[in-house]
Amino acid sequence: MLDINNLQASVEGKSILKGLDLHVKAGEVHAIMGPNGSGKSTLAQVLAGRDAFEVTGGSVTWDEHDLLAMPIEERARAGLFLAFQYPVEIPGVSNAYFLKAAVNAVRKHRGLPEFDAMDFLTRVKAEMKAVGMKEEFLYRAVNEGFSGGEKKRNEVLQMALLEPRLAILDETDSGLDIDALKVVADGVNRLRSPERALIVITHYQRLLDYIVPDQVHVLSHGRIVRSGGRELALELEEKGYGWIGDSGEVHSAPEPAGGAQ
Ligand SMILES: Nc1ncnc2c1ncn2[C@@H]1O[C@H](COP(=O)(O)OP(=O)(O)OP(=O)(O)O)[C@@H](O)[C@H]1O
Repeated sequence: MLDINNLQASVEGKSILKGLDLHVKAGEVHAIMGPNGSGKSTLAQVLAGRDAFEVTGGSVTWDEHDLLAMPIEERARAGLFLAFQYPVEIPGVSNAYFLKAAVNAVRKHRGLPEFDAMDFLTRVKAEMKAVGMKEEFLYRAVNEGFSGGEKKRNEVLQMALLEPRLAILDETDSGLDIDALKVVADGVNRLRSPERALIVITHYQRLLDYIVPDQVHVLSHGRIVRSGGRELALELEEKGYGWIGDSGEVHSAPEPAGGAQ
């Protein structure tokens, strides 16, 4: 579904992504881990189409389309969703208005009838219950004055309502208490389906106790340097990142039995 080949991107003239390869099939959940500043959020923003980042090389194919050639709003309408690391506040725009407009734009693109006010309220209230949000949040301005955890729940609410084909969660678990962490994980798990792919950027293997990924990748200095299963996250938790070199080589491999020097 998503094929990223040799992706290179820079911001303010600084090269961040330096030949990144990633292949995600429909139905899969991939976790991306990696040291601070390695380029995880940059990857998410480049896929979402934020223009602060300049793509300087490589290709991204999404459902046989050239993703990089698609304008940002077309990516969103076609079902790409990014849950922000730092969700933005939109003063003066109520959460209800924003969510209804976003959901209906996507439904229209999919050839589905738009929700009227009643249908939308029924739907949104059910999803809010699932993510543990009180109804009053519908009538507040988007994210304005929300606590860190409330903002992240609101991201999961948006994701659930928009039913994306490709969802990217950029550290949606950071700063969450254990109940909110489970809400995020439940939100992801409820979305798992054969037509959908999810990319979860996280620093904490604990999240992966609840969302069991098909693959775990380590992003370092702008490239995926190691990939593996769930056990890779456990290994990272135990050893940190220092043992993986820039080309994915293992720096301090255990000595072979017999101890040859
Ligand atoms: N607008 C910008 N201007 C200058 N440098 C930037 C900008 N945005 C990102 N960078 C730099 O790009 C590099 C990669 O940042 P990015 O946010 O992608 O890392 P990350 O892997 O998500 O890190 P973290 O785990 O800390 O969230 C960092 O060195 C960061 O300072």
